[in-house]
Amino acid sequence: GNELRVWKYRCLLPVKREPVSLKEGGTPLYHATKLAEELGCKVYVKHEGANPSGSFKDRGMTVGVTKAIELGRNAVACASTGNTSASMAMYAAKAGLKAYVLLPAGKVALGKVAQALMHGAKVIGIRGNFDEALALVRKISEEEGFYLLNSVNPFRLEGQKTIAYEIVDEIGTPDRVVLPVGNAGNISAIYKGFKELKELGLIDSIPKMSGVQAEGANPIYKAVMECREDIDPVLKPETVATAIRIGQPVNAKKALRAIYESNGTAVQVSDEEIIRAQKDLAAKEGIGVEPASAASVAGLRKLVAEGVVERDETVVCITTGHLLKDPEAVIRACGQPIEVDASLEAIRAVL
Ligand SMILES: Cc1ncc(COP(=O)(O)O)c(/C=C/C(=O)C(=O)O)c1O
Repeated sequence: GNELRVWKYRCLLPVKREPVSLKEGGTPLYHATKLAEELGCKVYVKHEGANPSGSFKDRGMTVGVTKAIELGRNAVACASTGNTSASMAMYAAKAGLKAYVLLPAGKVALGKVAQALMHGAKVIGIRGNFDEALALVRKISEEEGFYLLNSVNPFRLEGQKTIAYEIVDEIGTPDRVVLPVGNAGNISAIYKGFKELKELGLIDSIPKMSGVQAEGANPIYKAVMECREDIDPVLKPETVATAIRIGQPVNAKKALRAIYESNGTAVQVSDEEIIRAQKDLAAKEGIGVEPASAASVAGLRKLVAEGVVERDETVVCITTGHLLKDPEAVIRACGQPIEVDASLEAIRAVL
C-alpha cells in the first residue's frame, strides 16, 4: 500500500535488510491548472518538497544510508549545496551513524544549514564552491573511511528513480519530464526508473527528459547544444538558485545519455525567470518551492516559447525542494512585510 511510499517498490531496490526510513516518497502530483492554461499543455507538478527533509534527496538517502548499515559502516559524508546534507544528517541520525558535511561557506540556504546542524552532523564550511568541496570530501572519505553519499554513489540514484515509478503509478507515462539539473544525479535516476519500467514491459515509451539549468551554471545545457557526450566545467558557477550552483556535475555523462536516449533536451533560464516562476507557483498554484525547484517551470515556459513543446503534451515538472529552505531568498524577492502602528486606521491605510 501507499503508506510504504519509496519502499512500496522494494522489489526493485538493491537493499536486503530492513530499510532506514522516515516515510519518504509518495509525494503529491498536482495538476497545475493555471500554468496549463498559460502554456497550452497539460502540466503536472510533482512536489518533492513534501518529503521528510523537504527535498527529493530523501529518496536517495533512505537507500544510501540503509546500504551504509548493510556494509557495516559507522560514518557517512557528503559535500552539498545544502539539501543533500540536510537529508543525509536526518537519515544518519535515524540510523545512529556519524555524519560529516562539507558546505561552500556562505552559499547555502539557511534552512538547509539549520537542518544539517540540528540533526547532529559535523558541518564544515569550505572557503570555496561546491565542486571544490566535493573533490575534498571524496579524498577525506577515502582517508578516514567515511561512506560517501554524494550522487557518485549509485545507491542514491536507486532511491531517486522511484520518482518515475510514482508518476507512472498515478498518471501513466507523460510525454515529458522537466526538472532542474545541478550535479545531474536526479535526471539520470528518473530516466533509469522509466527505462526499467519499459524493459519490464510495464510502459511502452519513455518521457522526453528535459533538464533546466541556470544561465550562470549551465555545463549540461552547453554540452547538449553542441550534442556532446561530456561537458566543459563551468569554473565559477553563479546563480540565486544556490542548490544548482554547480559547475562540474559528476553525473554529466549519465545525464547527457538520459537526454539523448529519451529524445529530450536542455534549456537555460535567468535568475529573474527562476524567481518569477517561484512567485507564480506559490501565488497562482499554491505550491511553495525554493528557487532551484522553480527552474523546472521557468524552463518549461522557455521550451513552450521556443516551440519545443507540442501544444497538447502532458508534462510533469519536478519541484525538487520546499520554499522554507531559503526564506532569505523570499525576502530578497518579495521585500519585507509592511509595518504599521497597531490601529485600525493604520491598517486601513495600507489595505
Ligand atoms: C532543490 C534542488 N533542486 C535540484 C537539485 C539538482 O539535483 P541534481 O541534478 O541531482 O544535483 C538539487 C541538488 C542539490 C545538491 O546537489 C546538494 O544538495 O548537494 C537541489 O537541492
